[in-house]
Amino acid sequence: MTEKNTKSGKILIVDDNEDLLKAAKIFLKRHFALVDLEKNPEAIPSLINNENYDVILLDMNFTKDVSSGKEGYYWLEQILEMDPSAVVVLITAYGDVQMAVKAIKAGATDFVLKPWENEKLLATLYSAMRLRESKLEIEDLRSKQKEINLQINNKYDNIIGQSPAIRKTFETIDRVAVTDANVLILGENGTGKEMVARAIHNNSPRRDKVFVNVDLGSVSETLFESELFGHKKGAFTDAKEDRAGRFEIANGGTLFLDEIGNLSMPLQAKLLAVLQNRKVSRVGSNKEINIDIRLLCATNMPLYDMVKENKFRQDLLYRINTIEIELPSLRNRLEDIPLLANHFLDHYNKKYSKSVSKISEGALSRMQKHHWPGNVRELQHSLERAVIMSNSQVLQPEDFNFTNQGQPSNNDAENVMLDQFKLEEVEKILIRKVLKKYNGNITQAASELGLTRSSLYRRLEKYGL
Ligand SMILES: Nc1ncnc2c1ncn2[C@@H]1O[C@H](COP(=O)(O)OP(=O)(O)OP(=O)(O)O)[C@@H](O)[C@H]1O
Repeated sequence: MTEKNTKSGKILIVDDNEDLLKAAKIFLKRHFALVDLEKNPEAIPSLINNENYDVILLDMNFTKDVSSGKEGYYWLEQILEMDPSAVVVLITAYGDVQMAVKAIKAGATDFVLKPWENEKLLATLYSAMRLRESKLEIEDLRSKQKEINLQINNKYDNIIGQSPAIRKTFETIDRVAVTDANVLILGENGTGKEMVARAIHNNSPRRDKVFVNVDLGSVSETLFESELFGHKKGAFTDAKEDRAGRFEIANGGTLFLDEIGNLSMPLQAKLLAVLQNRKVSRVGSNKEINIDIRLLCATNMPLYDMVKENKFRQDLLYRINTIEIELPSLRNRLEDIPLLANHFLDHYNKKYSKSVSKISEGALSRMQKHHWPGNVRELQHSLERAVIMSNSQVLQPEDFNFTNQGQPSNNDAENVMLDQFKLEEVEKILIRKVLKKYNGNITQAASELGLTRSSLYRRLEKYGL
């Protein structure tokens, strides 16, 4: 093995044999930046406190004529307790191999047999150092993840609202977060489903673990398995290297499957199988990996209607909906609009270094008449645009670009919508017409439309009719 040009690595050797210590130091200091020697294991804690060792070479027995290895185990435990990322290589005598194997199970990295060949010792120490580097990297990533989680956690405080409807949501979050139950979050686009999913994670016992978000709406049919379950190198043309899927990455943490209503029937079956077995195998591999995840799902689609129409599997629905949270649309909590609007005003004032001081009463009341098909996201964007564009201190109705989207009030508007062939718009127009025909009688309107009362109600709510 070639000697490194710039020496790195800090090694501590703890052994009661002075000759061995001296010989090791002479050889190892040619290869490592620091080689500390210690005869007395009692000194280990203060040494570890004062120096950041990459590898600790530790003897198994320190008392004369004792060969039980108990002391080695004891000190191994102490070291790992002080630094869970410590890399400890045990020094064992020939014949102690069984003992060393046991020690590896207890957390040691490797062992070297006495008397050792220098080159072999060096190879063991180099690979131990690489392990130390990875361990430190993982530790660093973990602490960053914690920090990110903490920052996102503040988002929980940022779920703005005081209306009874949103308070009910807060209560449900509080109640379900501490459990490990699967949660299905329903609600129109932009109502805050992802925010709620993060809030559940950040208030759960898994808060220090990962939160993995998968937008199923954007995962293509062909890449679904590879994305979610991972793949082995060579499993298909583009599989250039082994890759973990989202399930594996989320292990120990929370997996948030957004837009679950967009999944085709064959993919629903694949997802269900994994959720049932709690095991995944990477594409191209037979090895099964146990999965421990907390599952959160969200959709803006009417899953119950889709089950009736055979577009969504009932068994999958029952697996994901242990607890259900239905987020109110913005038009159903108009009283929250001033609060939300002022929150976004502050946010964008800061972001764009502007000093718009308030939103006029006129603008707020205009906002409360708007239909908000894009819900809070639309409100947020309206405020962003208004803050950027406004020259005045007070935002006026003209600063907002309100369209009457979703509220055609005359035949011309209806025809325009019909000409655009937008199914949702057509549905809205149809429902409005039938309701008018039956003077708002839901039973008669539902029967004419071929819907159950509850699915008509759901649509009325969805479209804010
Ligand atoms: N109650 C709320 N308070 C503050 N901001 C909110 C609230 N609800 C939503 N938002 C903001 O609105 C935007 C959309 O939120 P989010 O992505 O959570 O909605 P969603 O329901 O998951 O949307 P989609 O269905 O389109 O995926 C985000 O920028 C979020 O910060």
